[in-house]
Amino acid sequence: MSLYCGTVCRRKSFWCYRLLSTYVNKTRYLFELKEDDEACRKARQAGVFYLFHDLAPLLQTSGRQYLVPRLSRAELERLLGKFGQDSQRIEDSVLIGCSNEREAWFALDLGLSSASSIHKPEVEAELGGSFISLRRAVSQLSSMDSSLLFTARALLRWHDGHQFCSKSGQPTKKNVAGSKRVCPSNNIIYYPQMAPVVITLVTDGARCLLARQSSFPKGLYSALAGFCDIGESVEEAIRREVAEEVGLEVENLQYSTSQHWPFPNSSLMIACHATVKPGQTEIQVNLRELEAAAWFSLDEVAAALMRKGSFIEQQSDGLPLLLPPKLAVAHHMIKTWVETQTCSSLAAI
Ligand SMILES: NC(=O)c1ccc[n+]([C@@H]2O[C@H](COP(=O)([O-])OP(=O)(O)OC[C@H]3O[C@@H](n4cnc5c(N)ncnc54)[C@H](O)[C@@H]3O)[C@@H](O)[C@H]2O)c1
Ligand SMILES: [Mg+2]
Repeated sequence: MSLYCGTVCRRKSFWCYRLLSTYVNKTRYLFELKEDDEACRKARQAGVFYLFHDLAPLLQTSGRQYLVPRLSRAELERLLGKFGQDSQRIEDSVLIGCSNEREAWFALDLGLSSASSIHKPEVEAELGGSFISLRRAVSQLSSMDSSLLFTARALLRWHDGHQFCSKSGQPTKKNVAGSKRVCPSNNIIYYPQMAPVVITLVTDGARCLLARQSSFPKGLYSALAGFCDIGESVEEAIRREVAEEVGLEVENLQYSTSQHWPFPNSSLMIACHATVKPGQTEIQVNLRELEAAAWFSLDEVAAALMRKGSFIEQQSDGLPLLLPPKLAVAHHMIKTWVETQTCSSLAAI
């Protein structure tokens, strides 16, 4: 049973953790660490650290998968000392989560601050791993690790780009957890930002519409995506993006799921399915946004979903269509569409 005992237990800590479910307990603990600098500093003493260098996480290879090493506070201090860095550097770390047992997890970038950047190859040799671009590594990470590293990358990047107040020009100061920055001269608080992006899988009943940008790897097609404009609802953004990119009008919008996507900046991907208006299937590609767009049959998409291995391996097997990696929300939407189509065609037999 999960109970919240409110103000009665708000003495030493914010909440009486004993009575809460594991999930609520964890959530409340993270909330406390974000709000209370002293509690977060204490948690950081006993916490563990994920290391980055210029936003690339430290990873270790294990077969076809990547493992994500973590350092204890003592190990991190030893490492910093070995490379002539003060343990003060740990102040730059940001809180990215915690375990069920309330072990706090932090991320620290050793490469972003050019004044005190640590030489990458030496750290890699010392720790027996490599700093690998998260985008490149994403298909070889577990979903738990990738979600944690997505958060870490987004937060570290946001802090790096918000060192100064945009009104006063003065340096801003991060709170201990890194959940905000404050300008000491005017008390403006800056919170980490994400841009809402709509991503839509359009169908005409039998086929789905996929598109590619010239920057995509050869053969890769994805669902239509676009940033929401100021003042738009999700529905309006979907209709506009589809019209802008492929010249079609959509209806029957259905929310599917959402995902935080850290490349290149933090986006909140809001995934929806939609159908074209009856009789309207002729695509007119906006070449300023896309290189190509096309309708794909269930068989073509199902065959592409079955393909295994990295992009490079898939490109060499000669089939024309490549789909986004499993961790991308576009992959999830395409898979859901294939499953729904397959079920409805089986039901029709
Ligand atoms: N996770 C996934 O499955 C998945 C799939 C497709 C796209 N995406 C992501 O969705 C995002 C948007 O897709 P898109 O590139 O097709 O968008 P888009 O169609 O809106 O085109 C991008 C252009 O929009 C403009 N723009 C407007 N607001 C912007 C903002 N806040 N930030 C950056 N540019 C802005 C810029 O001119 C930019 O060149 C990309 O960052 C991409 O990485 C994720
Ligand atoms: Mg787009």
